[in-house]
Amino acid sequence: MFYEVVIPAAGQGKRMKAGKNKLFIELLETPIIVYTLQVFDRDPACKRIILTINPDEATIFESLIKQYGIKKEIRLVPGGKERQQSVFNGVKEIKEDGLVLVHDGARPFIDQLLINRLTEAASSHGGAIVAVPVKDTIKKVKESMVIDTVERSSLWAVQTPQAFRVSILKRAHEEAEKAGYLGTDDASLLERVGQPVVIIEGNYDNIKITTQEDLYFAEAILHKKPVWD
Ligand SMILES: Nc1ccn([C@@H]2O[C@H](COP(=O)(O)OP(=O)(O)OP(=O)(O)O)[C@@H](O)[C@H]2O)c(=O)n1
Ligand SMILES: C[C@](O)(CO)[C@H](O)COP(=O)(O)O
Repeated sequence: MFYEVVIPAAGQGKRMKAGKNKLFIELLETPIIVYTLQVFDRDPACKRIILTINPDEATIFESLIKQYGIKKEIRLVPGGKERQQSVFNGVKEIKEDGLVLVHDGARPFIDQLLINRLTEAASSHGGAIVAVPVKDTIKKVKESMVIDTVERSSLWAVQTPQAFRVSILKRAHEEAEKAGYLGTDDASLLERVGQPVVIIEGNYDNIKITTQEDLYFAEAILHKKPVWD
């Protein structure tokens, strides 16, 4: 199933506290964003990569693309203040009403087979997202006091990629922008306009590199060998 991918990469990495865009941090001597780009560069179903960036970092992205020999067509688009605006800027670049994947630049460990399952699901349902069942007990808390324990059996931790029919995602972003709604993922924008979103069970190692300890987990994932097959 052919698709175009929007990769938001215009964040500042405030929680990482590295003093620079965390996507340029190296894991085993390769920048995080390069791992992410390589997955889509190698996927024959990916027609084009739309990378939303901070224009001040354009020369860094351009030189990484050259240095690591990324061959796929890549369009660099200015990002926005929030992730949602960066994604919307990228989606506006797509003219055909095919499939679009949205995938965080900060999730370098996405699995190719999962992308195939996700695009198939999105072509039948309009929206499909990767998620894993929550393993911890989740509590609602106010001013350090527990208010409630949320029933875990229906909780899923949502990741990217998220795949959509382009026209559905565009409309959901337009409606959200009109209403001043900011979601933490793109599927939430479909949910608020009543569009179905199906879950595809993913992998716990598809982490988003957010804080400093994630760098240790990421290197462990890069070194991992299956214990049981
Ligand atoms: N205005 C923004 C904010 C985020 N992102 C991208 O969205 C992805 C997920 O965001 P997050 O992990 O929150 O990254 P940052 O915004 O960089 O981190 P922080 O919130 O800690 O500043 C990242 O690939 C990030 O570059 C973006 O394109 N535009
Ligand atoms: C979209 C996302 O990856 C789903 O887990 C995540 O919400 C994006 O990161 P943020 O930290 O919420 O901006």
